[in-house]
Amino acid sequence: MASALVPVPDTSWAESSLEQSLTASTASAVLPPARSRIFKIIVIGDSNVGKTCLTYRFCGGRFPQRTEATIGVDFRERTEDIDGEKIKIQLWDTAGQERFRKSMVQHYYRNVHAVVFVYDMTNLTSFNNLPSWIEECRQHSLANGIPRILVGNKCDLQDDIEVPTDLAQKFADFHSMPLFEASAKNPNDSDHVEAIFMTLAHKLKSHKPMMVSQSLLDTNKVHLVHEQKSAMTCWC
Ligand SMILES: Nc1nc2c(ncn2[C@@H]2O[C@H](COP(=O)(O)OP(=O)(O)OP(=O)(O)O)[C@@H](O)[C@H]2O)c(=O)[nH]1
Repeated sequence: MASALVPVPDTSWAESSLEQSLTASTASAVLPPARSRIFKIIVIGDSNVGKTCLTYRFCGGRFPQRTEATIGVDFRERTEDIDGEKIKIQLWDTAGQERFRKSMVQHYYRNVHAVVFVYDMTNLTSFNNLPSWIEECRQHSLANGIPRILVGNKCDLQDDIEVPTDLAQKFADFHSMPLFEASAKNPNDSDHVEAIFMTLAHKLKSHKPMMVSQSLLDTNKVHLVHEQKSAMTCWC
């Protein structure tokens, strides 16, 4: 979906978390404060590989009828309750076209918890360009320390496949990334898209990512606390 969107953090959920924490604190001194966490996942790859459709499928629950080239970054999110904890999964859908990446600012690369590299299984060029996307991430200090996954999209177009699975798997192994082949379009594969992002969220949750809301008992404000993650190498 086209638009250069500047994400505005929605803190309403954090406020309700604060309320819960305050209620909990009066109800029982032994209960730990309610926590919520945000995971910022950046989705990157050539234009037209289906980044917008994948993020839309996960956050919007369907395949968009029509998409336009993304300008800068689009931002989608979904909140899930994972093991009793509120997890907000933010997907940052970046522009694949060079001219539209100019409006991406350094800020977008900050506090990223995971990177999803996407190629189009029916377009060998999009696969061959992956090293330049990996390099771009490296230049923005998104190196091997954070989880990275590789997604081959459009697996529904079986007759047009140009990137064989074994080739993609070798590339993924070389870069220590898990590989997923998926389709944002085919409803039968939508569970797979769901599973990819939920798996990533579970993996992030089991580590120590950014912790966002804490109950603050003596002020009415919710502070955003950014904890530095401990280095993660590979989670596959
Ligand atoms: N058959 C099929 N088509 C898809 C799939 N995902 C996306 N498409 C189509 O591929 C085209 C590009 O999809 P987008 O999601 O806009 O691609 P993008 O990577 O976000 O492109 P940029 O915004 O330019 O970076 C659109 O025509 C989609 O309908 C898929 O899983 N299967």
